[in-house]
Amino acid sequence: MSQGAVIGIIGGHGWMGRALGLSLLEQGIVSAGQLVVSSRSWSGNAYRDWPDVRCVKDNHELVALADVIVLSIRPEDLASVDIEAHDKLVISLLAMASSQEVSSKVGSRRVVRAMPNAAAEIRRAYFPWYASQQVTEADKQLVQALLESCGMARELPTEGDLDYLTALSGAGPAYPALLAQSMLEHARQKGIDDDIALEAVMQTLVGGSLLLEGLGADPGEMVERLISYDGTTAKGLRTMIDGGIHQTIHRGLEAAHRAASGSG
Ligand SMILES: NC(=O)C1=CN([C@@H]2O[C@H](COP(=O)(O)OP(=O)(O)OC[C@H]3O[C@@H](n4cnc5c(N)ncnc54)[C@H](O)[C@@H]3O)[C@@H](O)[C@H]2O)C=CC1
Ligand SMILES: O=C(O)[C@@H]1CCC=N1
Repeated sequence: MSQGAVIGIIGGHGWMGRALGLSLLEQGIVSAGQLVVSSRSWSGNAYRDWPDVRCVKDNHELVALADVIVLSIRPEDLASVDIEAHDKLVISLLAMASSQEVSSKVGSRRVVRAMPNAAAEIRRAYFPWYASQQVTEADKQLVQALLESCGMARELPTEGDLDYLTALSGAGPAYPALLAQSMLEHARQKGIDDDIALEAVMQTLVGGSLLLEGLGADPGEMVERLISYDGTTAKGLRTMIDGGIHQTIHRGLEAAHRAASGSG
């Protein structure tokens, strides 16, 4: 699947790096011998069940061993990465760093920018990616195979689209978490036992999401259907809509998009 390429993940013990590394191994996309990970400081070894994974401290060693380099560090740590990738394929998972910036920092014009989300941990990420001009068709096939180990991967036509999706899907798992937090707070205020409140919120949000996925239709259709039902749900929905929930969500997405585009 990975055409025998050695994959090196800089930051491979971090949240996203570990999710990608373990997904690749668990699904047999790469063998343990094909994976090298580096970290500045690691607490516990996420790869303890895979003794043939090479864990290094020195990114120069990783670059020498790897055919494909994945950058999975925080954007503020990009300045500390002192490597020369010699035009090897580089996949950057960084928000707020353009392919041009990554390219000049790591010494490669074969740069792909990809945007995971927190659901990569359970292999349910939406993982869009954008390839710079020097990325070949064979590179693209490899990138798609690597990223879809974490969920659903999709090539995008422009880098601007990737900046937008950073705000929408990259940050996205935080939005249902916010909704859950708010619902839970309200249930507790109404005197519902903590355990029951949590169980009700989780089962409802997970069940509702699975239902939407199964319907595969415009989510607006479900909202409209429940508004026309004209029962208790309609009362709740109308009050939220009239209170400006759409505008609030759109403002939040705008703010995240501005940050992702480097203008926030
Ligand atoms: N966590 C998330 O939900 C998402 C994160 N991202 C992007 O993924 C990237 C990684 O984020 P996380 O995994 O959440 O961060 P993290 O902080 O969990 O992991 C980063 C890892 O990089 C290591 N590191 C830092 N500098 C290093 C260096 N010079 N050499 C080797 N290792 C180094 C750190 O020790 C740490 O283990 C970020 O750029 C972020 O924008 C994108 C979408 C979602
Ligand atoms: O919050 C962040 O900057 C990263 C990128 C998108 C999700 N997490």
